[in-house]
Amino acid sequence: MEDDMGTNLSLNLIPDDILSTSSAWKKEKVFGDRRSRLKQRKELRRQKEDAAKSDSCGINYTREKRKHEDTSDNDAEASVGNKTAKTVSNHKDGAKRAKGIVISSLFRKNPEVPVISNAEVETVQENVFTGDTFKELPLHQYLISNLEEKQGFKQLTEVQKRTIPVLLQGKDALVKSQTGSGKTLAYAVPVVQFLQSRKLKVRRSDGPYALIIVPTRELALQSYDLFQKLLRSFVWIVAGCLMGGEKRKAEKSRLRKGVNVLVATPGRLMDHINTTGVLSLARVQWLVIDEADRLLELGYEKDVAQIINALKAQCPDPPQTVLLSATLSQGVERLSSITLSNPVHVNVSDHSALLPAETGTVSSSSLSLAGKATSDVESFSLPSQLKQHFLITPCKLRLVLLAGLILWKCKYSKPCSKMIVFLSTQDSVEFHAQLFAQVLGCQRSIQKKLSELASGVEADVGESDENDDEYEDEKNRSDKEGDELRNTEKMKKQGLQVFKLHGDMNQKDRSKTFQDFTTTSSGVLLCTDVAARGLDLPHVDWIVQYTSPGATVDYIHRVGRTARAGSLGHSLLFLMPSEVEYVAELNRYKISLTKFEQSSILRCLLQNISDLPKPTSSTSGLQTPRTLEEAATYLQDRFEDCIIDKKLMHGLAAKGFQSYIRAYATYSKDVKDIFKVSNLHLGHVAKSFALREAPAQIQGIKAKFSSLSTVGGANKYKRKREDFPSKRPLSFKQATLSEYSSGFQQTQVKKVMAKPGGKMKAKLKVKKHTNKKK
Ligand SMILES: Nc1ncnc2c1ncn2[C@@H]1O[C@H](COP(=O)(O)OP(=O)(O)OP(=O)(O)O)[C@@H](O)[C@H]1O
Repeated sequence: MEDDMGTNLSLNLIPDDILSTSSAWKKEKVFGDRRSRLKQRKELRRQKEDAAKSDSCGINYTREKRKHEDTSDNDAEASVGNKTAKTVSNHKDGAKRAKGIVISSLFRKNPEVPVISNAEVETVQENVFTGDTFKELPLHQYLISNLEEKQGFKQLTEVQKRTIPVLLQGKDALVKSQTGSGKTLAYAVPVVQFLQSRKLKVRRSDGPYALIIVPTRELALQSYDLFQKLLRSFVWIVAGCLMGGEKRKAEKSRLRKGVNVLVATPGRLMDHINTTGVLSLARVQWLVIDEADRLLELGYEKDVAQIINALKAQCPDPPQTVLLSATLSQGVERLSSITLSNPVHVNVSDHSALLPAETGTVSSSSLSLAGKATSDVESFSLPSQLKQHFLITPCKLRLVLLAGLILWKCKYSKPCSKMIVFLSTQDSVEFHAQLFAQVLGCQRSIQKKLSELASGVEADVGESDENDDEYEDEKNRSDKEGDELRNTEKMKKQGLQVFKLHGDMNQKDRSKTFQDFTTTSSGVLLCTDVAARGLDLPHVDWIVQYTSPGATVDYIHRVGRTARAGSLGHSLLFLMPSEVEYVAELNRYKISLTKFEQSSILRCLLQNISDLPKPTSSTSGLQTPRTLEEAATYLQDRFEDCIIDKKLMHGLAAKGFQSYIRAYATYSKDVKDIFKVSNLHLGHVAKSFALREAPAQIQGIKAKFSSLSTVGGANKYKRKREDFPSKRPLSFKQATLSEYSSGFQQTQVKKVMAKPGGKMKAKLKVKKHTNKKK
């Protein structure tokens, strides 16, 4: 390694085999002189002649009217898989190339989009509602009136109808039912019923009677919130929440006062068991493990085992235990064997009656009753009112199509939708959130004002960019309009609301995003898989998987954030031509998707093109798009304008680009053949991050960014350890920022200092506990 912070680091973090072929990348510079405008006019003429031509994606398009059209072929040479890269000839201005800036056409040199037929897939169906009411259950009348009148739950869902009576009888249960089917209430109602009906009235100082363990902080807050609502009629019973990111001291004092229903993430709970003497588990009579398979995937198995040991040591009688998830993995077998005694298996997609296990432990055959189909491939049930789509698009067009879809659904549709977009890494979320907020969001000054109002601190949009005169002018203008802008609601109506959520945000910001996105009526949440499980965000209309999840269980949980409790929902999976096999892979699990046409997104974009920011004089280009391709190019130009000359945005784009590639290299072996990193065309990936630089030069941007980190407003983005590793061996977490492969998984990292005096190489052996099919 040449330099710990230096120029070669980004190379080190991207697998060598990828970079080796990208060195042939050719360079070009943007120039906006008269000659280019003449060329552009000439292009316009040529375009008319080519009007009938259609592109590889099936869209009728005319030749692109970009001022640098003839420079566009260079990107072909960054192909990773295709090692037959050619050198670019015929370029008229070698000096400009040397600057390393490339503007490539969105519609040229794209791989062909394979035609795939929609397979007829017989899906697994589950009923959501039953027609039965809570009145039919032996529950306290206050609890019933709370559920029916205050919460508005008129009918029992299928999983509630099957689970609540079992739990009221004091049995252990292993529960599997589709996302959004009401599993939380299925365990919360019996716990509350049990606690309020105790002959010896529960006292706060008794400490916990019920432990609820969940994998994420948001889910902990959500379950805690539900218990608080249910306990309103029984005010002597107190619920509490423990989770990472909160102050331990405050939690300790809450525990000292007494908490009867304790909702916790496993790490933090174990922490308190070890360090908070006042926390006694002696009275615990309920243990609920929600999203059991995710807890195991995240590597919490040890914590959960320790909690169970602590319970064994402190409780005279083993607590009644419930394990729940929409998907139950093989790992749950181990967990259930140590936690459940004579469990009842509630599998809602299995239409046979409830099946008690034959023995106290759960054998693999009995586990199959709880989740595994009898065939060697598991099948999953998804809400029937969920419409699932996939979009096959060349890599270069991904950014524009994502933005176009967000605008279409969250801004131009009436009523506007709420959308969640899943991305693979935290850096990618950071970049896209900033980019969309700046280019598509509220007027930037409004966005800034909004976030100031929301957080009470200076917002960071464009903050440190000394070149952003336009922004400063706009800010000054709008500051003068002060009074009007202070009306938050009015401001919100003026633009697209962009939210972000990932595991590297502090707890305050995470909770705030969660709250804001819960209450907003429209907008887009960009997030990592931290939001994929269990979260019940109301009225989400669209789930977009901008990067594929890989494991089918993750696909299930992501799309499960919409179409909840019988409501309608849509999902869209972005795939590149090399990834189309993934549709067949999902079909194998009885998941059926229909094709979505990119032309419909571009059409909406073209219709609303006047709403997009105009090119500035310094970035002159296509002025009035008239075709779908021109509209796409126009928007891509606005994104690239937003990156170029702006160090902060450059840095975010470069980090997003690098982390995307690193995350791409970590797909599990089950789908590795589909998501091959060697299929990635680095030049096209760079384009999808609005970068004009050649991939090999993106490290340069990163170096600039690192120097920025100590200056003024850019402090917020100061270096993270994983981005600038020292000579210490890379941990898995350092080597990949993917939330999806978050480092909690059992992973072997083999680090070698490769060539003497050369680069540091991280060889990852990623062993994923994902959906094993065979
Ligand atoms: N009986 C009911 N009638 C109407 N709505 C209900 C009922 N029970 C639960 N809900 C609502 O359904 C939504 C989903 O519930 P919940 O979050 O418990 O689902 P889940 O099965 O745990 O989903 P996931 O597997 O994604 O965690 C919530 O908004 C909840 O308020």
